[in-house]
Amino acid sequence: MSINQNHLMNTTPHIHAMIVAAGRGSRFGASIAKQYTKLQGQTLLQHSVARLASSRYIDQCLLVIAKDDHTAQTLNFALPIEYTSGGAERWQSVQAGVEALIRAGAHDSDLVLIHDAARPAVPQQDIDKVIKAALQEPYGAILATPVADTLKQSYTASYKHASAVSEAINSAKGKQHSYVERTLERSNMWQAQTPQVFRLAKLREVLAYVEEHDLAITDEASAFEYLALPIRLVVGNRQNIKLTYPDDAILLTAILNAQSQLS
Ligand SMILES: Nc1ccn([C@@H]2O[C@H](COP(=O)(O)OP(=O)(O)OP(=O)(O)O)[C@@H](O)[C@H]2O)c(=O)n1
Ligand SMILES: C[C@](O)(CO)[C@H](O)COP(=O)(O)O
Repeated sequence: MSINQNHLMNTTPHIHAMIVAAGRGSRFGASIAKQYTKLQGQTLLQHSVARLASSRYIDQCLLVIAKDDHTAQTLNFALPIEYTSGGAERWQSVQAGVEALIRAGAHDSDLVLIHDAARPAVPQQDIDKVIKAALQEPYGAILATPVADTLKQSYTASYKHASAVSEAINSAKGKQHSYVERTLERSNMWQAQTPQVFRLAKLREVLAYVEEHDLAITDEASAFEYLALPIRLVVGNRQNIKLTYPDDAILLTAILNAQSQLS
């Protein structure tokens, strides 16, 4: 049965959850991989698994970890776990995960849910929302938030103003700075989050396209964009931030504390 037939017949495909945790966290800059940073007594990876466990659609999880990871398998998780090794780029880790799911018997029309280990505060309602949306779509759906701030495009230049008088301006001469080029229309701009949920066979196909054409992508929805395949945007929660830079830890700690007081 083709993906579209399955979609039209409204049968319920199996949902395979995958967490990608094979990155290093270079922008975060800690001595350990950032997914093993502890907040509220648990690593980000454990928090992320626990969030997926809170969804009634998910009963096990594939963890994609670095080849030299000796930490994941020493931890306790809220779901039964399978492991596979990731690649150098995020999409290659997802590709390795997809191949592991296929080896384990996943079907073409099943859904694959991909979540970042580094997004431990995703609300359970949002996980369910994006799964429900993907179930109604031929290719998939992702969580995202509409851009909230005024969006500037920049150019880089050195300061060359000939008639500069003040010392401050003189001292800026010759240095490279960013300047405002223009303000972008933001009404149709979104910030992508995870989970991202796709039909397995199509995901495998678009990742093969990325590989073949040597494309650089930062999320799986981008791979579908290259082939003009529509992916639905589902409005997510701004609490679902990713630990990327050191100061994200302050925000994430506050979010996890607030969420645990509410639950
Ligand atoms: N080769 C990679 C790169 C990233 N990831 C995972 O993808 C998620 C989101 O990526 P990002 O924040 O970019 O993580 P890192 O690549 O670890 O961070 P950085 O780019 O700062 O090095 C993380 O959970 C990370 O572990 C992965 O599984 N395999
Ligand atoms: C997948 C992702 O988390 C969506 O926001 C993101 O694209 C990961 O990579 P990035 O380089 O941090 O944007």
